[in-house]
Amino acid sequence: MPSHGAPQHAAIANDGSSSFLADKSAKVFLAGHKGMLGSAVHRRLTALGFTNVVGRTRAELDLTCEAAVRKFFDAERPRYVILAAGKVGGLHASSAAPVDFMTENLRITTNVLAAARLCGTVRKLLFLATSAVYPVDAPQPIPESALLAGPPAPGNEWYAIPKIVGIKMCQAYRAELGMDAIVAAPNNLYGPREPFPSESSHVIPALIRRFHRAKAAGAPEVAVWGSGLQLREFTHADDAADAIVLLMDRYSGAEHVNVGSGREVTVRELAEMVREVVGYEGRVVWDTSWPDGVMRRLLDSSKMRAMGWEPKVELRDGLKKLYEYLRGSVVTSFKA
Ligand SMILES: NC(=O)C1=CN([C@@H]2O[C@H](COP(=O)(O)OP(=O)(O)OC[C@H]3O[C@@H](n4cnc5c(N)ncnc54)[C@H](OP(=O)(O)O)[C@@H]3O)[C@@H](O)[C@H]2O)C=CC1
Ligand SMILES: C[C@H]1O[C@H](OP(=O)(O)OP(=O)(O)OC[C@H]2O[C@@H](n3cnc4c(=O)[nH]c(N)nc43)[C@H](O)[C@@H]2O)[C@@H](O)[C@@H](O)C1=O
Repeated sequence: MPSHGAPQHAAIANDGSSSFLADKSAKVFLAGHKGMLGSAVHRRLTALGFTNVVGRTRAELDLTCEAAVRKFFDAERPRYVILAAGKVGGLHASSAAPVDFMTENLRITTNVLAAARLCGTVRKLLFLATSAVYPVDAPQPIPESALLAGPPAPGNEWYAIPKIVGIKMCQAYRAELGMDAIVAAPNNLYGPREPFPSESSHVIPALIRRFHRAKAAGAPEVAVWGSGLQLREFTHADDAADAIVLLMDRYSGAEHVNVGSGREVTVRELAEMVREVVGYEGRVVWDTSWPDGVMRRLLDSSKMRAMGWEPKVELRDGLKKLYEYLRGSVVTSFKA
């Protein structure tokens, strides 16, 4: 509820009359619908019978452009918004381009929230944060309450701080304007995505690509970054998409919600799995000139699980499906 003062232009369409899943003909703006997570959400919404999901590629609508975003919202007047667009990349990507990571992600968040407020039709909005928002020394598994208990990992702040701002912006819109703005904070995700993997991808697509190329070239060894001892919790994008739909339907709180499978592996175990899935028979060598990043980042996802969410995709099965998908692609760079 608004805490004080009448906002000049706000008209938050939150009459509480129907749940998300009972409103399948309503217009849903799915920002980032061609991305890895956005396309998984798109598949899920389509399978559930949503008939009016609207998406725009970056070429069609650059969300960093305030005027274009306003115009789009005023024309489309969506009832629901899922904000899965953003500048995203693996460990090295954000430290290599800190200005773009900060500027683009901050602009996308402020533009979409402002336009959603001003168009007056949005009943609910979900923003995607990330586990990278947590302090580098957070307790494990990391509860939602660890947010802002300390600084994020060095090198990760360019990506993490705009995400922290996003969480706080959603809380501000809720507190002052009554907007039902909610936030999901997933851990490392993987799944099919176009365009295809590059050296700046997250670890899973990067390793599939590297092992596949080494196999095709008959290379005797493959280098993997870091010590291999670092732990990560991987969640398939399809499972994360289920969590997002559940949150859209059942959650209306100010606090963000962790989304993690609960299954941790070391990067060494991951690399071995990828090697087996790809069928590469050479050696794995550890290139410690590359950073490990945080050594551990396991989420406490009990809040999400209490809503009935249960991740279904086992890592090895998810890796096999992803490799099949990538091999079936027509992109020559992947086919090596
Ligand atoms: N991948 C992960 O491990 C995790 C992701 N997240 C969050 O989930 C969300 C989705 O991530 P993911 O699916 O992996 O990312 P992807 O990079 O796969 O997808 C992001 C999408 O956003 C679009 N986009 C980027 N910039 C703009 C822009 N200026 N205007 C319009 N569209 C834009 C991209 O379009 P285009 O390709 O045309 O640029 C792309 O479709 C992000 O907010 C990310 O921070 C959170 C935790 C973990
Ligand atoms: C949830 C959060 O996840 C991201 O953080 P990250 O966990 O560091 O992501 P990553 O996939 O790049 O690395 C995972 C681990 O894997 C190791 N590693 C080995 N070899 C390669 C390799 O070849 N490439 C990459 N990228 N990593 C490698 C690497 O050293 C690291 O220890 C954020 O960027 C952000 O996107 C986000 O939201």
